[in-house]
Order: sequence, then C-alpha cells, then structure tokens
Amino acid sequence: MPPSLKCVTEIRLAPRLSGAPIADHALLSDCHCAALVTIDGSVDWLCFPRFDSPSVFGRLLDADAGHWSIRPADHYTVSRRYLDRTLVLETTFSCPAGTVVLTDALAMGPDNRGHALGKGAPRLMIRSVTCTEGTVPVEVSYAPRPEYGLLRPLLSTVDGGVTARGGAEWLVFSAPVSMDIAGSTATAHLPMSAGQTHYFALHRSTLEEEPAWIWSQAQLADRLDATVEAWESWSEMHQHYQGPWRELVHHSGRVLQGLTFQPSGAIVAAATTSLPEAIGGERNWDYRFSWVRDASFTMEALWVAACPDEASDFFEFMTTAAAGSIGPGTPLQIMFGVGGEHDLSERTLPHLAGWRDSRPVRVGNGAWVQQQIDVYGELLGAAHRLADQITEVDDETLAFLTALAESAAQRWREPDQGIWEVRGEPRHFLYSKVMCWMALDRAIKLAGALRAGHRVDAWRQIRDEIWQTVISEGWNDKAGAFTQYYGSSDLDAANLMMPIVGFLPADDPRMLATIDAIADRLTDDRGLVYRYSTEAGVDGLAGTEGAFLLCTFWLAQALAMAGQVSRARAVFERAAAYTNDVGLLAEEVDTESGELLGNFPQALSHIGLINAAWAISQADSTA
Ligand SMILES: OC[C@H]1O[C@H](O[C@H]2O[C@H](CO)[C@@H](O)[C@H](O)[C@H]2O)[C@H](O)[C@@H](O)[C@@H]1O
Repeated sequence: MPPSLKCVTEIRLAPRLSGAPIADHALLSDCHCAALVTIDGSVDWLCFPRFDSPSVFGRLLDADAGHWSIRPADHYTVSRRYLDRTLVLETTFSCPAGTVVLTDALAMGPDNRGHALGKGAPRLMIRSVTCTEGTVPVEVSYAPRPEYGLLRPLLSTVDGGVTARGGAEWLVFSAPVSMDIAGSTATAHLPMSAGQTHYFALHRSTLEEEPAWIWSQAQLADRLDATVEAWESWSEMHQHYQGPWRELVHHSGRVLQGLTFQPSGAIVAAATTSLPEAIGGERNWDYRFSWVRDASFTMEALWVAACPDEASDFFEFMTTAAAGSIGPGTPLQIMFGVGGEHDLSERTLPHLAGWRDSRPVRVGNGAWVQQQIDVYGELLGAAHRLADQITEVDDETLAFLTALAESAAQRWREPDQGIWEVRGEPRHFLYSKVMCWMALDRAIKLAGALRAGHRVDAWRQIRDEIWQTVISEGWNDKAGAFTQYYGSSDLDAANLMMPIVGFLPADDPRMLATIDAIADRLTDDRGLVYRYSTEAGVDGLAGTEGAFLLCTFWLAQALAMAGQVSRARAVFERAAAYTNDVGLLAEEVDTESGELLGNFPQALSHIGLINAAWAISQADSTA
C-alpha cells in the first residue's frame, strides 16, 4: 500500500522512558518557536520564544530537564493525528472506563498584514483536554526547567494557576483546577466525566517585556479556535499540489512553514539540537539556525505554494543578514541565526545527559565559520525559481544577487568543506563546483532582472569552464561514476543533484552510471541511501551514521527524471514509509533498527519528499 498520512494509529504504551523514540514526537509551531509532544501527552521540548532560545522543557535531552504532561492516570491506548490542514495536534486516550482527547497548539498571533500565520505570536502554548466518553482520571505534571534544565524555578500558586520565577524567565501557567506544588513541580489529579473540557496554558515573558498573565477558559478556547483557523487558511491559500501522495506533500509543506521564523523570513533546518546521527555517538548538532542552503531548498520546495510576501521576506532576510559581508575577499557566511545573527559559536552543555546518552549536547554550530562555496548556487537557484514571486526587489537585493554570481565566478576553484560540512580538511568537492556552475547559469538567466547584461559573456565563459572541469576531474573510471571530490573514487549522493539542477541530463550515460552506482553501492540493506561512506574518514568525525532520507528522495527524483518511474516510485515509497504516525521525518534512519535518527523534524527530509513526489508526478504526466 502506498504510504500516506497514517494519521490515526493504535499504540499500546510501554512504561514512560526518557529519550522516547524520536518517532514518538509530534511538532507544534507558532512560526516563531517549536515544541515536541510525545505520544503519551508530554511536552518534552519547548524553546520559548524563538526556535533557538534555551529550552523550558528539555526532557528530550535529559530526564531532569523539564516536561509538561497531561495524560490519564489509568491504563490506556492512544492514537493521534493533526487536525485537518493544521499543525494542531489531537491525541486520543482510550481507557477502560472512558476516552479523553487532548488538543495541543502553539497559539498563532494576530496578524496586521492579512496573513493567515502572523508575524507576532503571543508566546502561548494551549492544551485542552476533553472527556468524550465515560469517566477518566487525568494527571497533570508541570515541571518547567528554564535554560536547558539548568534552573529549578520558584513556583507559587496564584488565582487561576501557577507562576514560575527563576533566571530571566517569567512563566505563567493557567490551570482550571488548583495545582499541588512540590519543589519546582506542580501536579494535579482531575477526575473527568463525559462532556467536560479543561484548558491549560503556558504564557511566557521576560523582565523587560509586558508580564505574562493568567488566561481565562473562554480566552483560551477562542485562541485555540483562531489557531486552527489560521493554519486552515494558510493551507487553503498555499497548497495546490494535486499529484500522487498529495496528503503527505501538503503536510510536508506545513512542516516547512512551521520551521519558518515569520518575523524575519528565516527558515530553520530542524526544531531540535543534538538528536544524534548514531546513538551514543558524537555526531550531535544544533539545527535551529537558518542555513543558506537548507533555507534556499525550502523556498524552492514551496515554490508552487510560495506567496509573494514569503518569497520577498526570505530574500530580504538573506540580503539583510549578509549585508556588508559579501564582496571581494569576503565570502558569504553559510548560516545565520533566525534574527540574522552571525556569531553562532558552538558550545557543549555538560549538565545534559543527551538523548539516550548521546553526548555532547551542543548549542550553536561550528559550521558557521566554514567555507562552503555551494551556497551561491542554491540561493541563485531559489531566486530563479521564485523570480515571478519576488515582488519587492530593491536595489540592495539586486546587488546582493549579482554579488553571489561574482563570488561563484571568483571562488569556484577553491577547496571547501562541501555540502556535508565536513570537519576534515577542505577538498575540491564536486557538488560545490556544480553549485558554482548553477550560480552562473541562473545568473545568466536572470541577467535582465539583475540589470547585469554586460556580465553575461564573462559569466557564460566561466560557467562553461566549470562544466568542462567537473566532467574531466569529477569522473572516476575505477568507480565508474562521478565521485565525491577531484581524484576520489568514493561515491557521494550529492552528485544526484547533477541532473536535478540541469548540469547533465538524467539519461546521460555517465549520469545513469552514477545513479546506478549510488543505488547499488551507497545504500543500506533496506535500500536507503547514505550521503557518503563514513569509512573513508573524509568528514573528520568518529563513528558511522544512519542512512540519509534526503539522499534517498534525491535518488527517487533522479530516477524519475531518467524516465525510470517505477523504480522511482519504489524508492520514494521506501523512504516515505519512515514518516511517523503524524507524517514527520527526522534526518536519518538507523541502518540496524530502522528507527528515525538525527534532528527532528528535519526540513531537508521533507524538502526531498516534496521534490521527489513532484518529479514523479511530472514523469507520470509526460509518460
Ligand atoms: O556532518 C557534519 C556536519 O553535520 C551537520 O550538517 C548537516 O546539517 C546541515 C543542516 O541541515 C546541512 O546543511 C548539512 O548539509 C548537513 O551535513 C552540522 O550542522 C555540521 O556542523 C557538521 O559539521
């Protein structure tokens, strides 16, 4: 059966573990920050008020780093889904004596530009619990632990809830029943019977902001309804894809929107930090930043859906974030904070045990100082794809886009860390050269809009020189394929992008040989694709990792473009089968166990899913 959103799945629960399987989590987003809720009703990850803020609930990374759970005190089975066309989560607990339904959302803010998902969010998480049948005793446990679990705040009861003070945070918890406080944890036990609904909420402010407050039950009901409507209306406006796996594609679009930081137009790579690429290993990174590459791919994946405002916001963000830092001798920084910050220095948090003891837990990302010359191609690729939708192109943006092309022209011969951000020595990675080719190819196509007609001849000459060099230096007879870097005989799944960006036709014999080599020799026993072989040691890191979902979707896309549609479908379905019960993908899949691995949900995986489905729908329609 083809994979689709498996929305409602019956699960009989084992006892609660810390480090719950990654697939057990569901995403909430208000397009400013994100939360993860486990299948047994616990908020185990919440970073307020931005994606990259320190967590208030961090049980994902350590049993004592904070949580907020609402679940039956009785034995239960559970099923869950997102409400249709939203990122509002509904979890249904079925107990011997009755049923309760939990509805969770990060509240959307009012919008002053007529947008469905606004630029302001009230920094409010809402949870409603309704008994729909019989009688069910419900337990609530609220254990805020700000600053990644470092603080145990002072809790006090107030009329209508509990306040928490500690460090810079001011947290107000609205509750319809009185809470018992023991240390820094508040609990309640509420017997519920059919027809009853209770709303709980967490509101956050800091000392310099307007204080957070207790919300009434009616206010919370209204806010929850408004949030559902905001998502429905965004989906209505943006989701027009009608091809195969429609539900999964639309849902992936919402996940990408949920990873967008509305105030600036930045897009984060994932909602989490330090979910490992191998259990117990050191490959644990903070993804709550806006990579030029990942964000450009996201804009492209959403191009059918993108609104003029969103495309313009994104390019304005990139132009502003990079302002003054691109030009002769100043390479474009490869990633930024969601507010445009440059310094993303990496550090470890030694007080956290890590997900299933995968240490270190890192915040910040050392890749911010790396040289990665692919970024010019990805940004200009997105600009070209979205050219019709970028309405507010000011002179600064035009100059910025032109500077990208000039940088690619000047720097394409330099070695770099490549798309995979290797921490080993810089090399002449093929993918980076192909992206420099793409930068110039797209700049030539955009030359009129860029008012750069006088540069076309020079750009064309360099573009063609890059093409010739990649063809001669990048092919390896021993491997019978294009390989990872000049002179290497190792495969790299990033070379599947060569046909995708139009560098070579997918049915060119060299490309077909590369696609087959990757499908045969760079896959695990399940047929999922690794990004490269870690045995070669090129990435400078210890240990191995799982198969990479984006790369598996690239294989499906390249096969579809080569006209091998039934193979493409099989590969697509193999990868899409790893969506969890609410349609979410992490970065990787554990080769041994088949568990999701790595940060979650990961934009690149959902981008791959959308693009591969699209390519297969195109191949179907031309067959
Ligand atoms: O493999 C080591 C590198 O792993 C991370 O990079 C990966 O995630 C990025 C964000 O999605 C993506 O752009 C990149 O292609 C991936 O390889 C990590 O961010 C790096 O610091 C690390 O060196």
